[in-house]
Amino acid sequence: MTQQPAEQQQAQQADSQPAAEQQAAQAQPAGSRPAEGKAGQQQQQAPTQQEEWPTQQQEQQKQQEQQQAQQPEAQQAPAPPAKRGIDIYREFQANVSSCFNEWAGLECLRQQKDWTPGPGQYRFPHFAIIGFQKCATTSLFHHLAQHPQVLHSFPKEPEFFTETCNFNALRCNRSAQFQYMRDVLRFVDAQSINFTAAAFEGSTHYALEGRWLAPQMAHLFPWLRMIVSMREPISQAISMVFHNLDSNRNVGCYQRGNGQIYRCGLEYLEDESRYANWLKPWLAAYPPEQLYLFQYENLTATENTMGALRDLKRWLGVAKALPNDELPVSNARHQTKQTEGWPMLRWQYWKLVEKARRNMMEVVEIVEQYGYADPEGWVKNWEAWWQMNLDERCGAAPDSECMILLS
Ligand SMILES: Nc1ncnc2c1ncn2[C@@H]1O[C@H](COP(=O)(O)OS(=O)(=O)O)[C@@H](OP(=O)(O)O)[C@H]1O
Repeated sequence: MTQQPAEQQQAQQADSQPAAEQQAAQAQPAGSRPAEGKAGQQQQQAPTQQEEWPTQQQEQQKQQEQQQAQQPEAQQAPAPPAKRGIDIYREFQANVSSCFNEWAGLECLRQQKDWTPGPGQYRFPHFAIIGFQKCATTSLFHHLAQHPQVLHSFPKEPEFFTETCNFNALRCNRSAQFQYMRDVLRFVDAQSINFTAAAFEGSTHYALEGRWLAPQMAHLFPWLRMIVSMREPISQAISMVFHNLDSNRNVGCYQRGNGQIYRCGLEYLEDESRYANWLKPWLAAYPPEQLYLFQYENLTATENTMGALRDLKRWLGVAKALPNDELPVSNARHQTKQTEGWPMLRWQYWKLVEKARRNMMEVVEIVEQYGYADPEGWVKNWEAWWQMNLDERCGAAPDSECMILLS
């Protein structure tokens, strides 16, 4: 047997929660506990085992006592013996394993909603990074993939529900469903460790497809936790265009704008970078505590990364200090290419800022309503970025040149 490093064992003992999945599902209301990240970016938290969660046995015993108290003495039947943690663990393992065949499909996995994971077990899959594109999702994927209590998909972005199933996951053919379980989500690997790792995938197109996809996924995986990263909208829009141009894709807005980024900025800000519109169907299909919304700029600012990552891992129900506190830089362009910035006129940037500000206020309303983060901190981060570009990267006159930097 391989020996775990002492630090890893310690962190797992301290942080991994028995029935981590169960506990996570009962996340406390926002503000109930201070988060570790920057004060301005707090997220809902699930308490650790050592804090206020009763153990499974305590909960069962309490339920039995309550039932007995409600019955007249004569009718009281002897209570069945409470299930031990190890029995729940084995039962969950056996039940989930029964879904691993070509005929069972994802509907079989759906039954997990009625099955209780044992100590340290997670439902399969446990979570997904669903968006948005160009918001450091690859870096986050790689960070989480190294975690000993996490099992990453192959590939990062299978786009199973969108591309493989052709927009109808519920009718997707059985062999494709089986392949998704086996090859993408790595069922056999999860089973070999008795479902004690949180399986996930990271298809960033899912976020944009919530209108049809969210109800289907909520039907199949109602327990699923979803991670959503959002970047300052002008930067996200330009980064998307940059990405498409680099991949030799035909970027219509770029052609229409005669090779100027301004036109694309306008079009994206009305569509893909209007995050709130895309979030609403997810919030309609899933309880808000199953979504984790955060700001890219908070995650990627060096001084906040450790806290932001720990908050997220705590919410996922995995040891927060593992595998480390570092976010790699994956899939990067803006630090190495076009470092001189993107040319446009001041009035044009100002117009983009107005649209981006509207998009921001729509997001902030959601952030505030569901207590995902501190709305003021959110506004401050993006406003500061716009101001920096206006003050330091543009001339003063409305038609003076700017060289816009991405966040
Ligand atoms: N740690 C860290 N710090 C700062 N910025 C970071 C970091 N990790 C990723 N990034 C930036 O995130 C952009 C890539 O995002 P994604 O991986 O989500 O892109 S993709 O949608 O999967 O293609 C990409 O942005 P652009 O450079 O503008 O393209 C990366 O530079």
